[in-house]
Amino acid sequence: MIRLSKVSKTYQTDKVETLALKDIDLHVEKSEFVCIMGPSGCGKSTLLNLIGLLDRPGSGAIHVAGAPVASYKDKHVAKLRNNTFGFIFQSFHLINDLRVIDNVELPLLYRDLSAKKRQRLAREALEKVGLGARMDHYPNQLSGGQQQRVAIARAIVGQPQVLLADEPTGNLDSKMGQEVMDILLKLNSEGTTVVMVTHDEQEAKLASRIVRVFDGQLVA
Ligand SMILES: Nc1ncnc2c1ncn2[C@@H]1O[C@H](COP(=O)(O)OP(=O)(O)OP(=O)(O)O)[C@@H](O)[C@H]1O
Repeated sequence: MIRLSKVSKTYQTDKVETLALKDIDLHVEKSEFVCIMGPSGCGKSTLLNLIGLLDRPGSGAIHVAGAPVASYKDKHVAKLRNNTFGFIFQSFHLINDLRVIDNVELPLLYRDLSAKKRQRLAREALEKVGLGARMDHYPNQLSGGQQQRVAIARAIVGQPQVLLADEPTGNLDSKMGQEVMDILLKLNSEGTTVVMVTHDEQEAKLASRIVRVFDGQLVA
């Protein structure tokens, strides 16, 4: 599904050059649930951003469903990203001035769909995460766990093949965190590939595979 070959990434700022990832070889198969773990600053978010085509590597190759991304123009990469991936972040990144259903609908605005179809898909995504009754609420009227479930609904509304989650339970207490994990596991059992960054060993044990990063490199 996703293949990284000898991928490296360096960040350049005025004074410092940071080698964030070095020679990463990683293959994520369809329908896997992969957890990425490692100490703070080791390169986990950088790795997730490269997998999700939010950033380009300095060197090496990335293939998504066989497509050689390096040779694609930015516009083509954006289309591939929007059609393939759904993103979930630690801080939910919801828009507080929009109703829950309108937040979930947002990724569909880039697709050629009628307003009616967009609303139907958003409703279905919210029902899938158990929030069918909260569609007309605003994000700040919901608990943190519910807000993260809205963010999951937004991530799945376009029916992506792959969900990328960067510490999705990091801001939640253990009960709400478990609810979010249960939803991710259910989506995975239905065929969605999941790649998740976590610091939590208990959560990682639920994954089909743990990938450990140390100092920008994968360790066995
Ligand atoms: N935009 C950037 N500009 C410069 N350096 C960066 C940038 N993003 C990340 N880095 C550096 O790259 C390295 C890897 O960062 P990254 O965020 O991928 O680590 P992480 O493992 O996700 O950390 P954490 O667990 O603390 O979130 C770090 O040394 C970080 O300071």
